[in-house]
Order: sequence, then C-alpha cells, then structure tokens
Amino acid sequence: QSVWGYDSDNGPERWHENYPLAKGDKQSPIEINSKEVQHDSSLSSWHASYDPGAAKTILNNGRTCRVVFDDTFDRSVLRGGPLSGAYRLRQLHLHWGSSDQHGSEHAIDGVKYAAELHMVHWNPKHGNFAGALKQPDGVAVVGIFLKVGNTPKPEMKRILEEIENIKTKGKEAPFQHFDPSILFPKSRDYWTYHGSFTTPPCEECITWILLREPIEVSSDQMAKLRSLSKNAENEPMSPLVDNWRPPQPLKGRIVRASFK
Ligand SMILES: NS(=O)(=O)c1ccc(C(=O)NCc2ccc(F)cc2)cc1
Ligand SMILES: [Zn+2]
Repeated sequence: QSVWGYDSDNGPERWHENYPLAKGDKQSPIEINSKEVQHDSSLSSWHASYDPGAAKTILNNGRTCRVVFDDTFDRSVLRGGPLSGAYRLRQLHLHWGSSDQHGSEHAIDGVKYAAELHMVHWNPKHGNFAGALKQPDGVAVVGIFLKVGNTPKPEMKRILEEIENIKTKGKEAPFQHFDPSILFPKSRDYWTYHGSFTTPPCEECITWILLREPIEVSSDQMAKLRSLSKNAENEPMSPLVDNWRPPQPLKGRIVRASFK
C-alpha cells in the first residue's frame, strides 16, 4: 500500500513516488553549518503564550507520539521572531532514534541529537490548517533538540508517563492541563529558515524556528519513547524508532541566527 513510513520499502528515499513535493527545493530537515549561518540583528525574540487548558489528547499514530491542542481560536499562540502575526498551536510531536546517538531530524555541524520535538503552529489568516499548508507563511514549527544527560528536565515526565496508555498505533488518551512552554530551554537563541513538513505530503509552508539550546532527557526516558510500537494492538510487535527524515539539500537557502 502507498502508505508512507520509515522502512526500506516506504521510507524517505521513496516518498517522492507518491508525494512529488518531497523532491522540492525547500525541503526539511537540513544540516545547519554554523559557519554559513547569517546573524540577523533585526530578528526579534519569539514569544509563546499557551493556555494549558487547550491541551486535549495524546496519541500514537504509528509514526510518532503526538499531543493535540484546541486550535479553534487564538488560545495558544506563538508570535515574534521571524513571524508576523500570531500562529496557533495545533500539535506537538517527536522524532527519535533507535539509540541515543541519533534521532533528530536537523543536525548542527554534524551533531545529531537523540530526539527532536516539534511544536506545530499555523497562521489563522489562512482560515484553517488545510488552507495554511498551501501558503509559504502558513505554518511555523518550533524545534527543540533532546540530548541525553544526567539532569533530565522533569517536564518531559508528563508526556513520557502517558506513553504507558498509548503503546500501540491508534491508541489515544486524554492529555489535559499541559503548558508545553515548560519544555523550552533557558535560552531563546534560535536559527530560522524556510522549509517543509519533514513528512509527506512535504509541503513547503514552514517557517522553522530551531532552538539552539537542547533540553536534557535521561537515557531511561529515551528508552520509554522507544517502547512505543508502530503496530496496532493485534499486530506483530514493531518498535516505533528511527522516525526521522535525513537532512535534505539546502539549495541555496539562507539560515539566519538570532544570536552571534
Ligand atoms: N515534522 S513536521 O513538524 O514537519 C510536521 C508537522 C505537521 C505535520 C502534519 O500536520 N501532518 C498532517 C497533514 C495531513 C494532511 C496534509 F495535507 C498535511 C499535513 C506533519 C509534519
Ligand atoms: Zn516533526
């Protein structure tokens, strides 16, 4: 079946067969080479004002673990930085590896992190999410790198505790009273560039805001994430790991930094 995934028969190298945009000129993720990044002093700092009551559910869709928020009005928004206007938080999800040495989608000077968390926002001036994905300024994703260390952030605990209840594909559980801004690192320094969804249909509608400072998780917390299955309950067990797309050609794009 043409359903895409991360295996050899339906993985990133073959997505273009059903999703032609995957071979576009503004694809994500990318490898960031700090020597080629341009510091832009006109870049302001970004601000998130999230309503913890907007959090709704957490689900395993067989490809990632996703927390879904109420985005029917400007309840949880991201503004500033490279953005004009307030973008509504719709969902957050993660990409991770089969070991602590890899798993992030973006890489910095060759360094891959154990995982990468994406907070997905869309521009309400385009009416709805489906409309926003057809616009170059339609979507904004904040990317946060997860690094394995021994002073793990307690805030990740909340998401990882829920994993018990969504082990297999299609499982969903209530996930309320959660303010994702507690996951942000101390520094607001970021890189920004124009790119795409890192999964099919790979639309090139995303303003990426990648935070320079990773957040720390423990190796046990990463093992918890890797205990998710990509299969449904009654199917053979298949671990949900390595759900990351490799870096794509920069094709002349400029990556700007908010910091020197
Ligand atoms: N990894 S990432 O942050 O780049 C990313 C963010 C959002 C989505 C998404 O909403 N997919 C659903 C979807 C469904 C139908 C569409 F037409 C478009 C997207 C996919 C990838
Ligand atoms: Zn993602």
